[in-house]
Amino acid sequence: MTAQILDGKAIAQKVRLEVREGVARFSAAHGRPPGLDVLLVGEDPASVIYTRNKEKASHEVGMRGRLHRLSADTTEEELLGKIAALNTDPSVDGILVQLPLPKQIREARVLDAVDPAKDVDGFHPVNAGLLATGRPALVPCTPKGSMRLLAEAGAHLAGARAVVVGRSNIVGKPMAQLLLAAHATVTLAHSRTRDLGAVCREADILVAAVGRTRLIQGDWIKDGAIVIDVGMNRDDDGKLAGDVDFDAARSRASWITPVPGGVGPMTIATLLENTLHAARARVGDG
Ligand SMILES: Nc1nc(=O)c2c([nH]1)NC[C@@H]1CN(c3ccc(C(=O)N[C@@H](CCC(=O)O)C(=O)O)cc3)C=[N+]21
Ligand SMILES: [Mg+2]
Repeated sequence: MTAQILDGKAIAQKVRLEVREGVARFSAAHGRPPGLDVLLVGEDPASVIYTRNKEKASHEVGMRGRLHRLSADTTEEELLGKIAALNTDPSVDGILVQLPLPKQIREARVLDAVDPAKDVDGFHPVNAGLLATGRPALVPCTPKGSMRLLAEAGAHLAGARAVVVGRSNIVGKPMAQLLLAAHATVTLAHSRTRDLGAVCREADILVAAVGRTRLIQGDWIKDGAIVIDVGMNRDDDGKLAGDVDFDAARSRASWITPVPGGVGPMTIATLLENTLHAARARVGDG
C-alpha cells in the first residue's frame, strides 16, 4: 500500500474559508469583528515568525488581530497585568500567550490568568477539565486540527485502536481525550513506554507527538493505518522533520500527514476557528 497524503495545507485553507464566512456574519450581526490578541515575550526567532503568521492569518479572515511584543526581561507581574487588561477589554475575544516563556515567568501562573472564555489555546485548566469531562469548550488547536484531518481522511474512529505517542498537556493528553470522545480505544504512550514499537503496531490511528526525529519507524506502522505526525523537529541541516520515518511509513499506511504541510497549518487555522467560537460564545451566540 502507498499512503495517500493528508494535505494539511489544503484542508487548512478550506477551514480558513469557513472561518472567513463566519467572521463576516459575526461582524455584520455585532458591528465589530472577532478580535485575537497574541502576546509574545522575548525575541526567539521562531516564535517571532509564528506569532506574526498568526496575526497575518487573523487579518486574512477579517478579524481584528494584534501582536503585543514584550521585551525578554518582562516580569511575571507585568505579563499578568497585560493579561488582566485583555481579559476586561470587550473587543478582545481570544488571548494567546506564545510559549515557551522566559525562565523568570512561571508558565502555570500565566495560563491560569487567562479568562477561560478567551483562552483560544485551550490551555487553561478549566478548559482542560471540561474536555476531560466531555463538555468541550475551547479545545487545544493542534489536537482539534488533527481530528479534522482524521475526519477529512474518512477515518472510522468508533471502536478503532488509537495510539497517541506523547503525553503533553498541549497535544498528547487532549488528543487522547478527543479520540476517546469519538469512541476510539485509546492508548496514551510516551518516551518511557516499554516496547513502543509493539504498541504502535496495534494502531489503526497513530498520532506521533513526542518531538524526536523519525522515532516512529516504518515497520511500526500497521497496514492501512492513518498516521498523524505532530512532530516539528529541526534536522541537523536545519530542515523540518516529523516524528515518523515518512518514506518508510508511507508504504504501509493508508493516509499520512507530511511535515511540513500537515498538522502545522491546521494548528493556525484552528486557532482562527477557536477565536470565532469564543467571540460567538461571548455574545451569547455560540
Ligand atoms: N501558546 C502557544 N500556542 C501555540 O499554538 C504554539 C505556541 N504557543 N508555541 C509554539 C507552538 C508551535 N506552533 C506551530 C504552529 C504552526 C506551525 C506551522 O504552521 N508549521 C508549518 C511550517 C513550518 C516551517 O516551515 O517552519 C508546517 O508545518 O507546514 C508550526 C508551529 C504553535 N505553537
Ligand atoms: Mg514524553
